Amino acid sequence: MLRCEHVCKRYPDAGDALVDVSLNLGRGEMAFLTGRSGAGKSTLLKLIAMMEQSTRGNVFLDGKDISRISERRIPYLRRNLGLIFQDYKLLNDRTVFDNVALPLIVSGYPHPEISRRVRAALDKVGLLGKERKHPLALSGGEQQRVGIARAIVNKPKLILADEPTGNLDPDLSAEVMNMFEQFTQVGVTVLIATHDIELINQLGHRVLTLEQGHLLPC
Ligand SMILES: Nc1ncnc2c1ncn2[C@@H]1O[C@H](COP(=O)(O)OP(=O)(O)OP(=O)(O)O)[C@@H](O)[C@H]1O
Repeated sequence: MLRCEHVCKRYPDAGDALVDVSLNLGRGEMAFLTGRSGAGKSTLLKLIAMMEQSTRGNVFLDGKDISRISERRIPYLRRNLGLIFQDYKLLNDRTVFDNVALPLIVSGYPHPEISRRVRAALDKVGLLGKERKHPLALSGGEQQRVGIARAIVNKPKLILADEPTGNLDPDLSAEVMNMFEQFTQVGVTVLIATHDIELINQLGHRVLTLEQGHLLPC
């Protein structure tokens, strides 16, 4: 589902953020991406999310080379991706429904389909009934679940999560991980960048470790 081949990233006026990174994640696989601050985790996620371009090497999503695609094709290919962030990145002046509906509106779905899919996504994360609330009226765990509902509403093949449990207590973190594991049951691939070693050890999935831009052998 996700393949990186000899990926390098050098930011202008900065050193190498990624050096010759190669990896493969299969359909329905869940893996953690870890490493110290500055090791290159966010950079790798940004390359996969088409927010940055690699300096060298190739990234393949579902067999398609996305490393040097035109700006015009990015929104279309991003529909295969669900992105989740530590700080939720919700629009606080919009309702939960509107936040989750956003990717579908951008993709031009008809209104009844949007309504059906948003409700299904909120149901999956246990937030059905909170559609009319605003994010700030929800707990941190609930806000993160809104972010997860927004990430899965397009039925993505790959979920990328950058420190998704960074602001959550251990119980809520476990709940979020449990949700990710459920998505893998239906074939979704999940890559999670995290510093949370305890969580990683508890769950026992594959661990990809970056050190100064290099991927360490497993
Ligand atoms: N836009 C940028 N311009 C220049 N240098 C950058 C940029 N983004 C990241 N870097 C540099 O690239 C390296 C990797 O950064 P990155 O954010 O990918 O690390 P990280 O492992 O995600 O760190 P953290 O855990 O602190 O989020 C760092 O040295 C960082 O300073």
